[in-house]
Amino acid sequence: MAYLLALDQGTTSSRAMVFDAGGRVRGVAQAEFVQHFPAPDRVEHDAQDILRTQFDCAREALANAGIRAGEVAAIGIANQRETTVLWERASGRALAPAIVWQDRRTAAECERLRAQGWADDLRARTGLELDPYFSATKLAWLLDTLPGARARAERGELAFGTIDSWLVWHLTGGRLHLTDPGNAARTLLFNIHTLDWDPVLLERFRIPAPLLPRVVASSGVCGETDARVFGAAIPIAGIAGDQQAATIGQGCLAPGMAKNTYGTGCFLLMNTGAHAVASRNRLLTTVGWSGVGGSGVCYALEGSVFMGGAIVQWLRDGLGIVRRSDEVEALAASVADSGGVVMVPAFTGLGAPYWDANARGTLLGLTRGSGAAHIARAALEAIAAQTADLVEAMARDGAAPLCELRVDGGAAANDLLMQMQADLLGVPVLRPRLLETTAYGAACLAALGCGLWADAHEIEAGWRLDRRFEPRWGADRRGAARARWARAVTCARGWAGS
Ligand SMILES: Nc1ncnc2c1ncn2[C@@H]1O[C@H](COP(=O)(O)OP(=O)(O)O)[C@@H](O)[C@H]1O
Ligand SMILES: O=P(O)(O)OC[C@H](O)CO
Repeated sequence: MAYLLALDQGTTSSRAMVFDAGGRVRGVAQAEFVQHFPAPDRVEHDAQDILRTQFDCAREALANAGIRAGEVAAIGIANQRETTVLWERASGRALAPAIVWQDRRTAAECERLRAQGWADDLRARTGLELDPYFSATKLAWLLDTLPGARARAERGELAFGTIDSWLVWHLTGGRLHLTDPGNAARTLLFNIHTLDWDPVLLERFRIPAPLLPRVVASSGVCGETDARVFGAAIPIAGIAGDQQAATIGQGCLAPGMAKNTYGTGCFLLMNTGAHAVASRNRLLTTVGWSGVGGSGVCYALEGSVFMGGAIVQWLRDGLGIVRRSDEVEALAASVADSGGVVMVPAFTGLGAPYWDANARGTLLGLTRGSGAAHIARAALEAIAAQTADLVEAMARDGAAPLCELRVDGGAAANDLLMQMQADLLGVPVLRPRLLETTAYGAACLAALGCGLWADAHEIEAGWRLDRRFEPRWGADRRGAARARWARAVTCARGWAGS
């Protein structure tokens, strides 16, 4: 029997899962790691923590499955995207903590570049917004801040990578410096039409070309692990950003199909096939993947929301009104409605479709009757409302109306939130039994890439429905809720800049 090892390196935890050739889960391990917030606008990870937790989890998942590394046909990698690591090629040592996708330290630099009138050309080349979310300004910040880094980068002594590249480098004992087009497409340095690093962008962001990884297909054998890492050399046959991997794992392989992941943030991706659809409503155009089942590049329209399940973390760690994330459901369900309380969770600005780095978190409508339960309910409603913003922006972009939304991620376990989502969207929400669709997607890429699976239809065999949430609200109620949310967003916008 051949097995697949999926590495899912997420924002708050590293996960590894072993699947058998039939797509069934055989072993799982997960480890949270420390989030560093050295300043209000900064979010960092220790790059070494990422390696340690990810590789330990992989060993533990293999042990849980009761198999040896030699029985693994291939590894698939899915990773938190945009997070930026700069390391020394000679030692493999990161020169600084990884700058996480949520980090806003380059907001002023983005403003400066916007004032130079670059945003439109940048969007045309990369499909992205000029925003601190993406890697380019984070990398430039490291090169400008670390003594000698820029000169060393020009001499070819340093390597840049998103987390996939960082993992592959260390999985292969420093032999391979690779990424896939989906991850590359999140850097602001990659041209999504030529499918290569763009010399104009490298010059604009002052990024020396010797830093960059080679771009390989998302599915296909691109190398093998150093036998010392897991005890045997294992082919690496899949690489994708975690949201792209989840799109695959949800079986959204046909144009028009969409999934939403409720993790730290919320990420709604709609498959647009071989066409890079340019958004007129500030959604992102991104590469989904390449080489799946022998086909070329598949693009997606994406809406990225910075605070999803992280709002619940804040209720837990910041406000202390729940002890565990899953307690939020009972607390929110203890009241019939939010009592007029509306939360706009713009803690780190607003992502799509607003892209307002100066928006800030806002609680509106508080009265003497408001309590923890109303705030908890408003928090869940805010997650659903942000997702509705994305679906509406996709519809304004001319996408065919959604007939269903497939959901996953940690917060998708929350039945109340999923029901709110169906009510607010007016379409059924479908939750699969396996919520770890990211890891499953990574395993699918690897299975196809190493030839264990003959074609992409095998992916659907692993997707089974857990629960379908039917919308219950009429158009009037939906309209009123959406109008109230829109007024609240107006209040939150621009706050930090005023
Ligand atoms: N029952 C729940 N209700 C709401 N949010 C939840 C629930 N369980 C977990 N979460 C939230 O989901 C997030 C974790 O989801 P996960 O998919 O593991 O995230 P990531 O991949 O971003 O690390 C956390 O932010 C947590 O607060
Ligand atoms: O690790 P997650 O699930 O929070 O996903 C993070 C995204 O890839 C950021 O773009």
